[in-house]
Amino acid sequence: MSPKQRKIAIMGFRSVGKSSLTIQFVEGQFVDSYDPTIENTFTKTVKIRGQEYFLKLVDTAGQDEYSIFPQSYSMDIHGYVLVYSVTSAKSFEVVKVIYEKLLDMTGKVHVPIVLVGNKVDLHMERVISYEEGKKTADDMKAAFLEASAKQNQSVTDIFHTTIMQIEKADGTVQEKSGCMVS
Ligand SMILES: Nc1nc2c(ncn2[C@@H]2O[C@H](COP(=O)(O)OP(=O)(O)OP(=O)(O)O)[C@@H](O)[C@H]2O)c(=O)[nH]1
Repeated sequence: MSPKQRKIAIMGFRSVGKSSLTIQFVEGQFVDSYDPTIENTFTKTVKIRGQEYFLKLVDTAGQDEYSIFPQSYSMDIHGYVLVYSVTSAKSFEVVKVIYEKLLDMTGKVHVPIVLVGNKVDLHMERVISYEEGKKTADDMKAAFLEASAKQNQSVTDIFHTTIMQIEKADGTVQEKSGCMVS
């Protein structure tokens, strides 16, 4: 089977860890310093269930509720990772606004999305519970994961789940077979 090319955009409020999650996945390292992103594209090849995927990961600039949704992110993207920080109520609100804009821009009823609550290692600073995140993901018909880029928790899962969401939307994977990734 020839590799499938898939393009995934990572979106969310500023400083939620979009770059950190992407760099942890692609390079296997965590950088503690904060350097705001304009836009970066990373590539990585992964194999899931015997199928090779050539991934293009677009690490986008942080958005807020007033940002105009960039038109370029509504086309030519197969799936979305929407990130908030479990330590920031604002970032949780922003991710919902981004979701609404995303539906508006793509004009699709269903878009492959993985909602990610990042920075779960900051236990004392958590303000968004797992249940709140899960409920919002259900409302978005999205998959849901809590993660830590710092501790490399669930990071690989995020991207594998996104691929499975894309495949599901394509009808390649049956709904019932779930998101089991080997
Ligand atoms: N404790 C902790 N800190 C994190 C985690 N992920 C990211 N950070 C820190 O949060 C800050 C912002 O991380 P970035 O990855 O640059 O965030 P971003 O969403 O790409 O930011 P923008 O480019 O401004 O949109 C950095 O200081 C990171 O080190 C995490 O899982 N745990």
